[in-house]
Amino acid sequence: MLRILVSGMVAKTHAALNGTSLYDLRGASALQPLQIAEPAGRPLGRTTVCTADGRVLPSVLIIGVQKAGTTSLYSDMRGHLQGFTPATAVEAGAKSTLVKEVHYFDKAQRMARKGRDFYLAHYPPCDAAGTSDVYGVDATPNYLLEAHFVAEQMAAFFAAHIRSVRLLIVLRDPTERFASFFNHFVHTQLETGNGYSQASARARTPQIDEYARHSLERVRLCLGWKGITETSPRLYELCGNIAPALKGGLYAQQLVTFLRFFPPDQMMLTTSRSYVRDTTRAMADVADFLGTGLKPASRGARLDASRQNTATSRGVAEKQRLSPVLSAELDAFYAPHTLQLLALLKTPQVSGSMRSTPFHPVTAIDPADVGLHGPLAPLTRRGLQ
Ligand SMILES: Nc1ncnc2c1ncn2[C@@H]1O[C@H](COP(=O)(O)OS(=O)(=O)O)[C@@H](OP(=O)(O)O)[C@H]1O
Repeated sequence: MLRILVSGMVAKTHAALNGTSLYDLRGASALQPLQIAEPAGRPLGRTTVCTADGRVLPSVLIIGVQKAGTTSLYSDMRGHLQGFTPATAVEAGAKSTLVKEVHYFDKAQRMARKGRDFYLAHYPPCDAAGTSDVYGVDATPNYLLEAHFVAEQMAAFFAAHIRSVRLLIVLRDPTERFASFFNHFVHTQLETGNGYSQASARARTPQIDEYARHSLERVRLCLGWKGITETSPRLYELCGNIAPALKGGLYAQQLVTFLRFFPPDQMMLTTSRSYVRDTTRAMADVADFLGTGLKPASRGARLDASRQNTATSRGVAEKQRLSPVLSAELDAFYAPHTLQLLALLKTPQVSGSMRSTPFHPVTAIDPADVGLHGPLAPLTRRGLQ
C-alpha cells in the first residue's frame, strides 16, 4: 500500500518539480477584483466587512496547522467569542449547516470552476448577520501546508482589502503532528476505502515507522536530485510535495511564504501545547487579537480543551505510535527547520508586530512546544528569505 501511496505522490510531485502549473486560473472569476461596500484598505477593526452584494466577507482564517488542534480552537471560538460567524453551507445538497473547512484557496480547480461567488456564498448576508461585530470565518488548516499556492491566491482574492483579514495559526511539535497526520490518514482510508476496498486497506494498513522511514528516504532522494541539503530552507518548496506528511511540519517556510503577502500584525500564532495548557487564556488572547469580546460564560459552558478527534476516539482504527528510533530521526530531521522558525519569529520585523500568544513576547516561546529538545544551537536567519 505504501507503494500505491508513494507512486501517486510521485506523479503529482513530478509535475510540481518540473515547474509546470497543474491548473490555469487565468480568466477565472476567482481572480476578479473583490467588490466591498466600504472604502478599500480599512484598518483592522471590529466591525463587519460587507461585500458589495451584501455578504459578510470572511475575515478570520484559521490557516493551520493541520492536526494541531484547529478543530478544538474553531469550536471554542464559536462557543465563546462574540460576533463569531462560522461559515454556513449553502451549497446545493450540503448536508450540514456549519462548515469548518471551506477548502477554497487550496483547491485550484474549485477556484477556477466555481469562482469567488461560490466562496462568498458560504457566508451569510450582512443584514441577516446583524449590524456589526460579525466575523466570517474559514478554518481550513491545509492553507498553511499549501502556502506556496494558497498565500498568493488568498492575497489576490482580498486585494485592496487585505488589511481586513486576520490569520490564526496553531503550531505543534512536528514529529507529533506527523504521527497524528499518519493516523488520520490511515483512519480515513479505512473508513472510506478511498481508492481501494476497505478489506484490502485493512490487510495492508501501513506501519507508521515504515511510513516515516519511507518518507525520509524519498525526501533524501529528492534532495540529491535538487542538489540541496537536508537543512536547506528550500526543502519545503523543492521537495515538500514528495512527502506530504513530512512537509506539514516545515513551518518556517510556510510562514515565510505567507509573510510575503500578509503583514505580521495580521497573524497570530499559538502552540497546541500552550492552548491545551491554558485554554481560557488562549481564548482571551484570540478575542484580544480580533478585537472582540468573550461571551459571558453561560452555565455549564466550558472550553473545549478535552476534545480529541483521533482515530482511536472514534473507535475505527488503533492509533499507531512511532518507535523511539524513528521519533528521534524525525526530531533530527525537523530540528534545523524549527531553528529557522525560531529565528524567523525573533526577527525584528516579525517579532515587533506578529501577535504571538501565549508566548508573547516571541522570545518566550518554549522550544519544546515546537519539537526542539535539548540545547539550542545559535539561531540563524540565513537563507530564510
Ligand atoms: N484540546 C485538545 N487537547 C489535546 N489534543 C487535542 C485537543 N484538541 C485537539 N487535539 C488533538 O489535535 C489533533 C487534531 O487536530 P486538528 O483538529 O487540527 O485536525 S484537523 O487538521 O482538523 O483534521 C488530534 O491529535 P492526535 O490525537 O495526536 O491525532 C487531537 O487529539
